Amino acid sequence: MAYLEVNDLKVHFPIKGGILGRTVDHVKAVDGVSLRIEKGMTYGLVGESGSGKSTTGRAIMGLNQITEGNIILNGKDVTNERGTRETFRKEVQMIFQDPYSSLNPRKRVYDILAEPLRNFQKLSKEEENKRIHELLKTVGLSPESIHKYPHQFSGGQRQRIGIARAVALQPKLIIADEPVSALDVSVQAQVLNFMQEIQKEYGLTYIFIGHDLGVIRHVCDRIGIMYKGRFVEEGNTDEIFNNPQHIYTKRLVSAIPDINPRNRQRQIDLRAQVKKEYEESYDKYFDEDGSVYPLQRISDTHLVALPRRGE
Ligand SMILES: Nc1ncnc2c1ncn2[C@@H]1O[C@H](COP(=O)(O)OP(=O)(O)OP(=O)(O)O)[C@@H](O)[C@H]1O
Repeated sequence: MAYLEVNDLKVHFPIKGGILGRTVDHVKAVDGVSLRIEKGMTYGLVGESGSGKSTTGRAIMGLNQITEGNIILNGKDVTNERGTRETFRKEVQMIFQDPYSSLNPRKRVYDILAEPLRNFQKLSKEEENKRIHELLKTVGLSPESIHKYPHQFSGGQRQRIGIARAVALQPKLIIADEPVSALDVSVQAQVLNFMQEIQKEYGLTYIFIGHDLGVIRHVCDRIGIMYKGRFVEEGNTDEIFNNPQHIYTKRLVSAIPDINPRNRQRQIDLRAQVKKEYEESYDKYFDEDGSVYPLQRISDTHLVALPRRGE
């Protein structure tokens, strides 16, 4: 049994129009996403801006309403209790992209970290103080940090505070929505390594949302590539990076910068070749309205959105 199952998730946002503000149409932000996540693994949601990654994460977390589909956690259907039930809120936490706006600028670090504890655990003042110092130690910040405000820290340190807040209740699943995208490249590696350390220490499962394929390849065991609210391809990270099957995935993979300058020309050629292939075979990979086909299993661990034979 998988730790988390998402079955045919759909999140459609109404578009209001006309004088009376009636619903005139819907944005199909997520339109039929299914995935399975084993305990302790890191699952990546990848795709260009607007493809529906954040909405998928927010829907699992209970921050967006679900139009259709269900979410099973530990074998239990939690679709209707996400975001409300205490057990769910303790088990699943989120880390956000922007460590500048996700921390309340008017609160000191002590109160930022005390908030989840006060909401969900009845600790004495002494226990609370001890726990907050432990959390700071876990994320590598000094004890004096408790008196400071978020603006007195660097971006990387702020993200550590965000992570400390997320792990305060000892969750099992963390949905990390572009957790390093707002950070300098040099700081990104530190925060990623640190996230991997606490993953081991706490036995955490991650859903990692990102668009930087280099980062995704480094941290994820399995990935789902999103395009217009659906998966284009899904499978083990190495399998997809080494052997992408969908033309859209091939394009993404060929765009990853090769750090070795000697490979530069080869990469330019590859990109040109994939771009040509993309244009020539677009009709084979996309439906008439530009949407992708349902996923088909091509091996035990690899699914691709290709038209069924004969279509
Ligand atoms: N609350 C909302 N109301 C209406 N439309 C929304 C809402 N939230 C998201 N959308 C739309 O849903 C689509 C998917 O957005 P989403 O933020 O999930 O994409 P994303 O892949 O995470 O993009 P990014 O990388 O830019 O964050 C977009 O077209 C977006 O405009």
